[in-house]
Amino acid sequence: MAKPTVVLLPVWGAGHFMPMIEAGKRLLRGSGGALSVTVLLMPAPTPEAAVDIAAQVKREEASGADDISFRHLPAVDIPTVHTGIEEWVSLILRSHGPHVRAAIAGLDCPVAALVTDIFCTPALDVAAELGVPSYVYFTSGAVMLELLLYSPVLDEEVPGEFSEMDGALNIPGLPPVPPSVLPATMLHKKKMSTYRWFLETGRCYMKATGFIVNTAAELEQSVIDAIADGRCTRGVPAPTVYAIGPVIALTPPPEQPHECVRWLDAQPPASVLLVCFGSKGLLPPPKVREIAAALERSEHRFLWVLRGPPKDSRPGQRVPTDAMLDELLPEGFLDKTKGRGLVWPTRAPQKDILAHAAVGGFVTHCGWNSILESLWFGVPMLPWPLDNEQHANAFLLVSVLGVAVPLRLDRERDNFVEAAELERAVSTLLGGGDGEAGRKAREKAVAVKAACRKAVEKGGSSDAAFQRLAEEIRRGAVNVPKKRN
Ligand SMILES: O=c1ccn([C@@H]2O[C@H](COP(=O)(O)OP(=O)(O)O[C@H]3O[C@H](CO)[C@@H](O)[C@H](O)[C@H]3O)[C@@H](O)[C@H]2O)c(=O)[nH]1
Repeated sequence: MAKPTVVLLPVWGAGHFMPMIEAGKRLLRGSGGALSVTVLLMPAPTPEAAVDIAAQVKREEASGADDISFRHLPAVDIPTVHTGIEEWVSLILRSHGPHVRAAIAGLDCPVAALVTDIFCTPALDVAAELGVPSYVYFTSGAVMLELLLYSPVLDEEVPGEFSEMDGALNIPGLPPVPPSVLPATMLHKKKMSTYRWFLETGRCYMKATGFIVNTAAELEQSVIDAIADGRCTRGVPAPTVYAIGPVIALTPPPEQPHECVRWLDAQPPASVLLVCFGSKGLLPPPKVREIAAALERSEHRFLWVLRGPPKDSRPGQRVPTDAMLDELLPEGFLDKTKGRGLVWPTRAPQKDILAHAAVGGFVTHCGWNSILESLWFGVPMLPWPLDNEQHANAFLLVSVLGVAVPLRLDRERDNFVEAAELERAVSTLLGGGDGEAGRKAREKAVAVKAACRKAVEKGGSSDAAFQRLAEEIRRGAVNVPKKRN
């Protein structure tokens, strides 16, 4: 009989798709050949994303992992008016529910589990209907998971708007939390559909069999405990948390090192500041100007992945041309910083860069994958969060883990940071400014790197959680009745 399969339902996006595929591959390896993986591909939101997805799928198929197969879900009418990725995905999924159900029921092997992306909550109902164990694969950290689960409680405890609240919030397992670090959707007006979506997602999560979280107990133990003992769900035990991370797709460096890596080879150890704002890090010109001014004045070495202004401001132009770089950057910037700075105008191999001994600090938008990669290589951070749960992630880095130097930003002004503030923080982080704060962050980053690596080693906390999960999934395989197709 065909081996039981784990069905993955990822959403598109660099921070979501690849981490879930990587987790699926680990489940495959961990099952010792007892399982296969079936990835259900939702239609891409844009033609660009469709090309990216096709390339990723081709790469995975070419890598020869026979036990992973990809199936495209049929296209549905993509709504053109929506309030963001959350609503888009839930609209798509609602129309897709029957296709997901049909795809699972049509499999000619037992189904061990349905693992969905954090946004795919309607799929939890499909799993329940088919009697299949369901897991949410959490591509962010346990703090975000806790905020989602705790949001219905917080909503009742705080009668007004979070955006207008003074003081700090008491969130189990965390030091007092300033409301300004809540995820963007929680700061929306309570009557808005996005805010209601957030609360509803937290409630839906309670239907899952478990949460597979890309974190390690060593990073978020107190939060994981608060979820496990029901402190954030009014005493009702939440689904089990499996902290199996850091899950990072590491590939051997290419034979021909990337130009950025070659440039780093010529720099002294721990001397370079990496500035990179993730897969969607397209910054508007005023922010670019502040960064340039800070980098020019700070006199530190830097590698700046500058991916141009937001798409809307220049339709069709995502990669800046030389002319655009000249226009974006202050006059003479490239000449003045020649030798100590490299501006890279398109996607860069961030992991290979963070792995390089010359990198001493990272200005990051605090996407969870970037954070894990930085921790994995022991690089201290300057958090410049922009959106989603990134402010809460920054709070974890500064106030819980101590691996980052705080950067004062103005959330009211679209997370604006003044050049002088960035310059101060850079010199603190790389040395030369407030020596003590920078030294502490650097030391902590080294300690957390060791903890992360230990967690995934045989017998480590994440390895043990992964073994428990793999065993539970193996035991959970069910034959989905065809008549429910
Ligand atoms: O030039 C670049 C830019 C990015 N990356 C990689 O792209 C990924 C980016 O992932 P992440 O840091 O998580 O950023 P986003 O793609 O912006 O992440 C989305 O998904 C994350 C996980 O759910 C959330 O934490 C974020 O808020 C959300 O924006 C990382 O692996 C980076 O190494 C590169 O390799 N080169």
